[in-house]
Amino acid sequence: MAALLPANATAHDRARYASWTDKTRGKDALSATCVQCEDVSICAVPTQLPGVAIVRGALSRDDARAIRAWLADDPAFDDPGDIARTDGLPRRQVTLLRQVCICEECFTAGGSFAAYRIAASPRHARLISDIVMPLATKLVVFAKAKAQNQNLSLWSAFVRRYDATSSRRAMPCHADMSELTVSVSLSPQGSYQGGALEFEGAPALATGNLDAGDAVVHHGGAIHGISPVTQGERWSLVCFFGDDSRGMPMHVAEKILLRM
Ligand SMILES: O=C(O)CCC(=O)C(=O)O
Ligand SMILES: [Fe+2]
Repeated sequence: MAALLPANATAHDRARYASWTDKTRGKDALSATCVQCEDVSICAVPTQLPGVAIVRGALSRDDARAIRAWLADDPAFDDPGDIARTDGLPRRQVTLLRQVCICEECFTAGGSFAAYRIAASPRHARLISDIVMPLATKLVVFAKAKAQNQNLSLWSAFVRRYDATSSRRAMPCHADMSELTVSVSLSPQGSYQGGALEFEGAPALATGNLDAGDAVVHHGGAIHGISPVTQGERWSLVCFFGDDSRGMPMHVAEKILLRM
């Protein structure tokens, strides 16, 4: 664990990171409450083992570069929001698309969802129409087959930027508010260190092996997180696919039922 943390990691970083990297403690450790911020991880009850797949070249390298260029100076990236609620999330992120329910119940189930903001604007319209939607059209076919669910559609898409110098370099372990997630790497291979997309049960899967445009596809209930970026910056385009006929993702619904 220590090897993945930068020397300047705060005690808070260490506590959060320890809570999800200590795999010897099993799943209970993942639902531990952080002693400092009292935030409870949203990943308490995983219902499926992660099914993880890699799609090479989901996006062209030019498109990946275009997204970075479009958003590099986006003011939304610089707004840290409510720090108490964005704990663990990368400091810089832009939500491009958001169609999921944010009623009180879903919101509570989603936990750190509060950190997400709708940033879609005319500035982003071209990015959405030229890149995100064609990509989603392509990926949804794959997503339907992978999830064995024909009702999937793109629910939200956001661009994340983690950087070694930011106060938020990592993402703690969590499950997604999706049935299926596609996380597209936007950074060229070797342009950053750390920043591995890790799954419980498959910790060796590192995004360091991915080039810009390569995607990782996984079940939304799979427990995963991003280890701290220790050098450079890591960009990703994350697409959440959900089931319109069902609303709340299955793994979240199961989690709520189990708590009752
Ligand atoms: O940045 C990534 O590749 C994945 C981030 C993630 O897990 C999420 O946004 O839910
Ligand atoms: Fe995630």
